[in-house]
Amino acid sequence: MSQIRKVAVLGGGSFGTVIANMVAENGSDVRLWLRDPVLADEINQQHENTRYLPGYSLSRSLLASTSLKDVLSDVDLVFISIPSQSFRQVIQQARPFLKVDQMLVSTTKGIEAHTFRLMSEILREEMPSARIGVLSGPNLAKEVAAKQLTATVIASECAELRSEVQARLHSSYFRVYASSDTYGVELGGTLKNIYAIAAGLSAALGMGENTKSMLMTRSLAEMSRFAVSMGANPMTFIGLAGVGDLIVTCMSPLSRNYRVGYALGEGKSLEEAVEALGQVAEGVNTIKQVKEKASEMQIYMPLVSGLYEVVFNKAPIAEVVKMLMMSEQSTDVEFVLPREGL
Ligand SMILES: NC(=O)C1=CN([C@@H]2O[C@H](COP(=O)(O)OP(=O)(O)OC[C@H]3O[C@@H](n4cnc5c(N)ncnc54)[C@H](OP(=O)(O)O)[C@@H]3O)[C@@H](O)[C@H]2O)C=CC1
Ligand SMILES: O=C(CO)COP(=O)(O)O
Repeated sequence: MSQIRKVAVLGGGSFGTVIANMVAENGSDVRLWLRDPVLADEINQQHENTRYLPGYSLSRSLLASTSLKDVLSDVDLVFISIPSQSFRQVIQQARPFLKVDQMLVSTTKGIEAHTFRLMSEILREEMPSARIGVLSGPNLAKEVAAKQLTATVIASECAELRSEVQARLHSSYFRVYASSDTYGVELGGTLKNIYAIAAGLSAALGMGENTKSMLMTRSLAEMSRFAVSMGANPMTFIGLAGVGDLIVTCMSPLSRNYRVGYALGEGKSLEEAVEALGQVAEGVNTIKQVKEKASEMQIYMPLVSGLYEVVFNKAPIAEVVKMLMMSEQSTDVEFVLPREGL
């Protein structure tokens, strides 16, 4: 049994709360940091997070606090579940209370605007001697909270960190698989949010099952193509953090990214769709970041380009779909028949 005495989770949204609750139910001492004192009191007294996980009771041993100093004092393992746009700022706030070789695990599936940094890269820049990991996979927070059978991936170059995360989170309903491909696992969780928006859009437009299957499969091809160009291992994309997360997010209305796409398909504006959600949908920002990076690196990403036109330039969906369907015939699996081999 490991020697870890204390775990901290930064971010009291849907996923941070679920992670903290699983650690608490496994018997570890866990503190959850959030910035809303009313919600912190509610978690401590009513054992519920009514803002993000209404109706799910939380472990009585889960302690919430708005004090970073208290939450991080003497901890060994820290999970960070803060949306990408505030991630660096929160790490900078937390840094004075962290050990130099702290174990830090990001659960955030996004890209920092303007820098194209993934969260593990931000952690490396801000905490160069820390031991860093990424948790990602098909993990809809509400299903985990409901104890639906679930699996995830912990990716890190540090074997001790991988084992500690497995020990803290593994239970009869939650399996934690290990990987050393931090970048690939993180990229998979991040990129699939783009395609979940496209899937929600196509569902709202009443497209058929063939269409959904084509969309998901071509999304995987596009994700892998991008990942390979960025230096990631394409094999990671056949695992839980790649195709696994793509499937769940493209199929479930519990996904916030899917819901944004669905609202757009119903004719709502992007602003209306995001406001109605009231939670983070990382894919909206990710479309922009990936579109720019793909143009810069000349990576062929027709779905990202088409979705960008629909979401940000209000291009008529029917015209974008026609353009995608009528574009040059392509190859199925590029690693079998390269694009040039057409
Ligand atoms: N929900 C899910 O099913 C899953 C989510 N993820 C990923 O986890 C990350 C977090 O998502 P999730 O928990 O769902 O998001 P939510 O939108 O549910 O919650 C976001 C949380 O971050 C807090 N927050 C935002 N900015 C700051 C800040 N500057 N300082 C302090 N706290 C801040 C919010 O606080 P406040 O309420 O005060 O605004 C809130 O507690 C995302 O990248 C997401 O992709 C990963 C797997 C599954
Ligand atoms: O990443 C998720 C499931 O694995 C959650 O997706 P959303 O952020 O779209 O809700």
